[in-house]
Amino acid sequence: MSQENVTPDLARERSKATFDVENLAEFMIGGRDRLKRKRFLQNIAIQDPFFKKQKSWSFCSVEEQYDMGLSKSIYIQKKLQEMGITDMQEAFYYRECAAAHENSPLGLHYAMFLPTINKQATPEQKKKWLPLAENYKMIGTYAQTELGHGTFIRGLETTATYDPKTKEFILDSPTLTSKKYWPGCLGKTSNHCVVMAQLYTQGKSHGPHMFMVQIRSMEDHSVLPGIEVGVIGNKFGYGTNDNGFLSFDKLRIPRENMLMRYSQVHEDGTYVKPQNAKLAYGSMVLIRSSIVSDAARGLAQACVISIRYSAVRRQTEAYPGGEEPQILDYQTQQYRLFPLLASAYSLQLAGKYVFNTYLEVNDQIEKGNLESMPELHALSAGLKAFSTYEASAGIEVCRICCGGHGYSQASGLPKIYVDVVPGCTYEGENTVMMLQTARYLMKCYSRAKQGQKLPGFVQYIGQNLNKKSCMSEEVALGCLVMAYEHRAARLVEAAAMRMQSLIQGGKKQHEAWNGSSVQLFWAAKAHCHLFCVKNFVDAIQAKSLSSKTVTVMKSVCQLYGVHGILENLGEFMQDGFFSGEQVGYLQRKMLALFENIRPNAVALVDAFDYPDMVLGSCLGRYDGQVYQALYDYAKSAPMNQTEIHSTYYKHLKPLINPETTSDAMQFAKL
Ligand SMILES: CCCCCCCCCCCCCCCCCC(=O)SCCNC(=O)CCNC(=O)[C@H](O)C(C)(C)COP(=O)(O)OP(=O)(O)OC[C@H]1O[C@@H](n2cnc3c(N)ncnc32)[C@H](O)[C@@H]1OP(=O)(O)O
Ligand SMILES: Cc1cc2nc3c(=O)[nH]c(=O)nc-3n(C[C@H](O)[C@H](O)[C@H](O)COP(=O)(O)OP(=O)(O)OC[C@H]3O[C@@H](n4cnc5c(N)ncnc54)[C@H](O)[C@@H]3O)c2cc1C
Repeated sequence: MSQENVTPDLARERSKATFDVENLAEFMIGGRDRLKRKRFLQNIAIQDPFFKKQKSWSFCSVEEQYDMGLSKSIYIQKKLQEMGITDMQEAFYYRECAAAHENSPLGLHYAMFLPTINKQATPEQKKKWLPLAENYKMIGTYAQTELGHGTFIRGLETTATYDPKTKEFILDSPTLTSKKYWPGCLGKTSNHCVVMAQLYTQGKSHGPHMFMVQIRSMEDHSVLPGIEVGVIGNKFGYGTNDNGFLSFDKLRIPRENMLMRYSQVHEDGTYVKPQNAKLAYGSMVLIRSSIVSDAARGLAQACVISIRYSAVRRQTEAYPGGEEPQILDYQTQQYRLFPLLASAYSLQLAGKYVFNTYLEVNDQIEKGNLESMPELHALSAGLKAFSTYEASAGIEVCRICCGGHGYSQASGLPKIYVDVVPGCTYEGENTVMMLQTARYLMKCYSRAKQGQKLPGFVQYIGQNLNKKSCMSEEVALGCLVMAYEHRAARLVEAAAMRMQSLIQGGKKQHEAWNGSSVQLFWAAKAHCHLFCVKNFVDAIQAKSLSSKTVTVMKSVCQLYGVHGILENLGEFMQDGFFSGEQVGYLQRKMLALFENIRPNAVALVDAFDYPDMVLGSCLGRYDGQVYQALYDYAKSAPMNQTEIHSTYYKHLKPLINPETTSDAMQFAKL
């Protein structure tokens, strides 16, 4: 990044760093070559006049955002083709920069539609659909959620009834609540979608299955007979995406349009069930595994913005007549920002782990070995929920830490927030996902009690709980991990005990589950937190990190662990695991870590390696010229392009000069 024009404050911050930013940046992305490649691809986007001439997203209406989103997405696809880029990760680097936090109206096409065809279709179906979908003749999405049901997939009401006479399925939306509602890219963009519908054949219901449905003409984009489709209207964010509704009026589609890799309906209507019914949920598992990194990136970018700004912003003379300190020197600012910085690192590392696990398990599934599906489901569901909660809450804190300017779209923070926060809901509402993880933990608990060996990341379950913490003034990483293991093991056991006592007291299984669900949620959250701490500790042992980088990252990792304990102290102390004295060690350590991390704070956010175009922020600029940028942003506002705004003639003039009148005054009978 260019050192030109960097403010003295940021230049000084960078010169104080005790480690090599490049070393950490390379580690986080997965090597020097990858970092170089990412920079190369992002620089192409940065230099491209097409992106330079785009109107600022924040000055666009929702309809303009969709228009711009589509135009950019198509341009991006063409450029990727032109550059011969087929690797998903490389495409992501380019997209991340070219349309940062502008959810693409083609996003579901490549994130879910193509992967669903790839994973759920037969070889013949792939041969037919993939070339069309890869060349954007078929543009598709994933239509599962309905007005009445999102979480409870088995409760979906859209039906697909097989008619052996014509060898067709009849798709129908029999009720208001059965209309598909929310799928991204559906309202105006897609001409096809994968529809999740209840399969009926030979008079029997077989649960939700996937069907390829054409909804618009591939010639003129007109809506096909038997289909009603549109957008759902404005949302909290996602203006660039045409989330839609869709319903079917006894629409007939060929038998071959059922995605039949794992389950089939023969011509005579005979149903062949899959090896495991949850194979049909595979596309959701893929996205859940990707969302962890996505949320982590959002939090990391918010930290870059807020920490750089805090190093430039000065406020309040420290003593009468004294210099106004950089706001980053206030301990309370560090207390809010540094744990989030640590969290951003931890979640990025967890995201890498879960995605790699997805790839490994997926490889096994391809070979017909489904053994690890439950672990992957528990890991991806829980971490998706944990990461999106942490990131969303953290981005908001970063915004607040920027004071008034944080509230402006110029900060870039609202754009990041509205892009990350729906991750708490889509791909499985977070509480529901945590409870899926808890369900798995309960099984592990009973297996542990029967003396069975558990997989690596749950081996702590069922351990002896009569231990005391080994924590000393030094706050060793091993003692931190032990504390998190103890807390998770205790909360898993407490939830299991609660379930057991409710059942023994006469409650039915489902009543006992609901009556224990708060504790189950606590247990799953503690489990995910433990995972993030342990994975962080393991990751910083990497050989590619220099000793100076390890020293700094050890502090960041310690802070992640210490802060997490202090924020959840009740759960760590309830059974006397920590003494009051040990809590004192942790509190002192946290404050010491703030001082430790302070000289490296800017370097630590630089190591995330986000160019200004990705951040889209006047406050988070690499050069720190925040005031000029804010002023330029204000001057570029469309409302500043005329001296007198049209509303003066409509509203103000009649108020100031009573000879004329306005609509509002007529209504008010003034
Ligand atoms: C590399 C670059 C990448 C670039 C891309 C990166 C981009 C990232 C960002 C992405 C942006 C994406 C845009 C937004 C997309 C949103 C799309 C959607 O929301 S789409 C809509 C998303 N909608 C949702 O997510 C809906 C959420 N709801 C659900 O998933 C389900 O209804 C359920 C899981 C809650 C229950 O399911 P139900 O059928 O009622 O099951 P039961 O309760 O009866 O449990 C039976 C047994 O099954 C087990 N099991 C369950 N699942 C799985 C699994 N997957 N596997 C294995 N096992 C599983 C379960 O554990 C249990 O085991 P056991 O205990 O018996 O042994
Ligand atoms: C931006 C965005 C994009 C989306 N894109 C798509 C898409 O492309 N395709 C698609 O099919 N869908 C999409 N969705 C829909 C999304 O997947 C669902 O909204 C999500 O799965 C949650 O389901 P729901 O809306 O039915 O929530 P609900 O289940 O109604 O949740 C409401 C509340 O009830 C609670 N709750 C529900 N069930 C339980 C339970 N069993 N135990 C405890 N608490 C429970 C939840 O915790 C939550 O607090 C999108 C949604 C959004 C916001």
